[in-house]
Amino acid sequence: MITVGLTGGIGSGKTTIAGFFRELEVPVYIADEAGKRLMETSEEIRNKIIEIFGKEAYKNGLPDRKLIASRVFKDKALLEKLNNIIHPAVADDFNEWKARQKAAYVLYEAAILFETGAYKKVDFSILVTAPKETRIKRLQKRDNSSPEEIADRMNNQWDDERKSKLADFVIENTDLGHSREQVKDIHFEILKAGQNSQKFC
Ligand SMILES: CC(C)(COP(=O)(O)OP(=O)(O)OC[C@H]1O[C@@H](n2cnc3c(N)ncnc32)[C@H](O)[C@@H]1O)[C@@H](O)C(=O)NCCC(=O)NCCS
Ligand SMILES: Nc1ncnc2c1ncn2[C@@H]1O[C@H](COP(=O)(O)OP(=O)(O)OP(=O)(O)O)[C@@H](O)[C@H]1O
Repeated sequence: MITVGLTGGIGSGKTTIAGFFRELEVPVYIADEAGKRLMETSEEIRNKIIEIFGKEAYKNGLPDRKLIASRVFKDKALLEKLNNIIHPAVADDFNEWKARQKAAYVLYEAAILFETGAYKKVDFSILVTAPKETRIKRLQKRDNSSPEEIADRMNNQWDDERKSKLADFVIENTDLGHSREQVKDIHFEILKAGQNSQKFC
């Protein structure tokens, strides 16, 4: 089964775009959500996180995401340690999930698909873009985030220009109606590519 990676910088609209694929009945896996769930449910992950961040990283059995974020997005080495705990567990979880799906292709939404090299493991990659100022405004409205918090995360992500060189498709997500049209076009191109590749098997 084909795997399509969907990525984009913080606030670009990845999850919104993933929703448009869902409307077309494409199974969607959201790595951010899986990471959150695994931090809450896996004892192994909890122990590893406490080893690095101390007991205060969990409150009443739940991860203190704000505290962890305030530390990792200002410290690349620490972020890498956290990534090394979460990413392999998410990859295993995704593979288990994918094995249960019945569709021509599945969508794997991840914030840092290019930065981690995970794009090499997908059949096609889609990058969602929007101007930086637009993304900042969206995040301030959605999360009440401070400009500094947003900048700290952006500093740990590649810029759109670098990512677009590697992406198979780019969705410019400024107008939702236009984005939905772009999703439909890409969907049919992927289905067509899937049919063509089967002819060679
Ligand atoms: C640091 C954590 C606890 C902060 O949680 P929080 O709820 O505030 O953010 P959330 O996970 O919803 O992510 C929101 C956005 O932050 C950015 N972001 C998250 N993780 C990363 C990262 N490792 N590198 C760069 N940007 C990131 C992305 O743009 C993402 O869409 C969390 O992001 C985390 O555990 N990150 C490391 C693991 C990871 O990469 N998870 C995401 C995919 S598996
Ligand atoms: N084209 C658009 N026009 C206006 N608002 C939009 C558009 N696309 C997304 N948004 C809004 O911007 C915010 C961020 O979108 P979304 O959550 O989909 O982004 P994301 O890239 O998944 O975010 P994150 O990086 O934090 O995971 C949301 O409040 C969403 O409703």
